[in-house]
Amino acid sequence: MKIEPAPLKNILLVKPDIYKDNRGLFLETFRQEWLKTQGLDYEFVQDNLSVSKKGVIRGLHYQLPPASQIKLVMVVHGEILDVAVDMRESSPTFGQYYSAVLSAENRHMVLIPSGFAHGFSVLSNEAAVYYKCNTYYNKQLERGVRWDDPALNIDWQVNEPILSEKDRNLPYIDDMDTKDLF
Ligand SMILES: Cc1cn([C@H]2C[C@H](O)[C@@H](COP(=O)(O)OP(=O)(O)O[C@H]3O[C@@H](C)C(=O)[C@@H](O)[C@H]3O)O2)c(=O)[nH]c1=O
Repeated sequence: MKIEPAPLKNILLVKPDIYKDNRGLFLETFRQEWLKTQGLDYEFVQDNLSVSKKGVIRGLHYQLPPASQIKLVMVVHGEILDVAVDMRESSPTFGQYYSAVLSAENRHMVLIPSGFAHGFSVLSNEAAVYYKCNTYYNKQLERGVRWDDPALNIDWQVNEPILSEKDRNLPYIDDMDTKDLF
């Protein structure tokens, strides 16, 4: 297992060891001690699975403190472009994004710290995304920013995006109130 820092501070790219044999393959998807090797000390309390068709964009979502979430994202079927946007107003990389292709082929995972909005687009016919969170879902503290915000300028690599009604109506980052940022 390799854990690599991403170009945006605090985001980690996890590349698990994959053991292949005549039956198929095996990999460890999470070990608590991985976090400790990075000086991180928290526990995941909720796991989520979403299944989406090609062209779907989910995001960009985050929860405010005290429900802010750290997420470990992996793909169990298909391929996505996973995206994390720095929503920390005082950060030198505020408004910048990191993206990585996660797939059932490469088995890479992204560890998204608190303070980042998260989203993904589906590049394959279907994708199943499985992710761990260190705090529970909290609808009241849920916030989001528009996937097509020109200030973010994200290349989602999809032609005809499919979005939820909620995500189509999210605000642009420049219109957001400071209290809705980190
Ligand atoms: C996220 C979430 C949703 N729900 C419910 C609310 C709603 O009825 C239904 C679908 O919710 P959403 O449309 O918000 O699902 P979705 O758009 O997939 O939301 C997710 O997007 C990705 C990008 C993330 O990073 C996640 O944290 C989460 O925000 O599921 C839960 O019960 N628990 C949860 O943790």
